[in-house]
Amino acid sequence: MELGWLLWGAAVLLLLLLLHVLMELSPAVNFALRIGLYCLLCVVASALTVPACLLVNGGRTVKNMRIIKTVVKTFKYFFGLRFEVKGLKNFEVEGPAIIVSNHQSILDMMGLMEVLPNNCVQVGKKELMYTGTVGLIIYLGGVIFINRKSTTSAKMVMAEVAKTMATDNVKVWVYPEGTRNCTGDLLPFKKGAFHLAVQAQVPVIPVVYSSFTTFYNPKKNLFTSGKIKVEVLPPIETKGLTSDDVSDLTDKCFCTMRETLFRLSGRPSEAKDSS
Ligand SMILES: CCCCC/C=C\C/C=C\CCCCCCCC(=O)SCCNC(=O)CCNC(=O)[C@H](O)C(C)(C)COP(=O)(O)OP(=O)(O)OC[C@H]1O[C@@H](n2cnc3c(N)ncnc32)[C@H](O)[C@@H]1OP(=O)(O)O
Ligand SMILES: CCCCCCCC/C=C\CCCCCCCC(=O)OC[C@@H](O)COP(=O)(O)O
Repeated sequence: MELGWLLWGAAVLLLLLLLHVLMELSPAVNFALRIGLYCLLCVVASALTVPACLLVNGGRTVKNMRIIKTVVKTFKYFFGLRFEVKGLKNFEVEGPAIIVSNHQSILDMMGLMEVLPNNCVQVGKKELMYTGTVGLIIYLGGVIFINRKSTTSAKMVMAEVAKTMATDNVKVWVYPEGTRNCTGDLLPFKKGAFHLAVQAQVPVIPVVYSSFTTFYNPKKNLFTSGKIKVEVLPPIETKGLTSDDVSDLTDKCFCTMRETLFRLSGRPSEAKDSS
C-alpha cells in the first residue's frame, strides 16, 4: 500500500517535471498550458460559484457580481499578474453611468473584476451564454446579452437598458471596440455605448488598461507574468446632449482613451499619430 502511494507521488512529480521542461523548451506548450489553466479556472470556479450565488441571492441579479468579483480577483496570483490601479474615485458618481474600456483578451475578466464598482453589469455577446458553467455564472451576474449579428435587435436591447438604468440604479460596462483586440492600439469605437449614455443622460466613465503585448501575445505564443496599469478617467457628462452629439462624444472618448493607452503602455510619442 505504502509503495503504491510512493509510486503515485513519484509519477505526479515526474509529470510536473516533464510539463516544466516542456514549458521551458516550447513557448507553444507554455502558452497552451497557461491559457488552458485560465479556462479551467473559469469553468471550475464558475461551477463552484453558481450554487453560492443561488443560495445567497436566489437567482439572476447584479448582486451576484460581488461574489463573482471576489472569486475572479484571486486568478491573477496563478499567472503572476499585478494590477496598478489609479482613479477609482472617478467611479463615485451619483447614480448610473456608462463605463467604457478597451478589450484585449479573455484575460480581461481579471482586470474587469479588479476595479468593478458595485451595481455594475456588462454588455456581452449572446454566444457567451453557451459556454457551460461560465455562461451560467455570467447569466446569474445579470450580464446584458446582445446579438451582434442583428443591429436592430442590439439597438432595441440597449434602448431598453437606457430606460431601466435609472430605476435599477445600475452602471453598465461596455467594450466599445465590440471585440477583442490585442495590438496595443484601439479599434474604432462602435457607438452603442454612447447612444445609451445620451439616451439615459448619464455620464461616460472611460477605463483604460495598459497594453498586454509585453507579456501576452497569442500570435507569438507569449504569456508570462506581467504588470497591468489601469486608469479610471474622469466622467464625461452627457446632460443636455442629443443623438446629434453622439459622434462627437464617441470621438472625444476615443481620443482620450487612446492617448491614455499609449501613455500607460510607455508609447507616449504614438499618441500623436491619429492613423
Ligand atoms: C466565478 C468565475 C467566473 C469566470 C468568468 C469570469 C468572469 C465573467 C463574469 C462576468 C463578466 C462578463 C463580461 C462579459 C464581457 C463581454 C464582452 C463582449 O462580449 S464584447 C462584445 C459585445 N459588446 C459589444 O459589441 C458592445 C459594443 N458594440 C456596440 O455598441 C454596437 O454599436 C452595437 C449596439 C452592438 C451595434 O453594433 P453593429 O455593429 O450592429 O452596428 P453599428 O455599431 O455599426 O451601428 C449601426 C448604426 O446604429 C447606430 N446605433 C448603434 N447603437 C445605437 C443605439 N443604441 N441607439 C441608436 N442608434 C444606435 C450607430 O450610430 C450606427 O449609425 P451611424 O453609422 O449613422 O452612426
Ligand atoms: C457546453 C459548452 C461548453 C463550452 C465550454 C467553453 C469553455 C470556455 C471556458 C472558459 C472561457 C473563459 C471566458 C471568460 C469570459 C470571457 C469574455 C470575453 O472576453 O468574451 C469575448 C468577447 O468579449 C468578444 O469576443 P470576440 O473577440 O468578438 O470573439
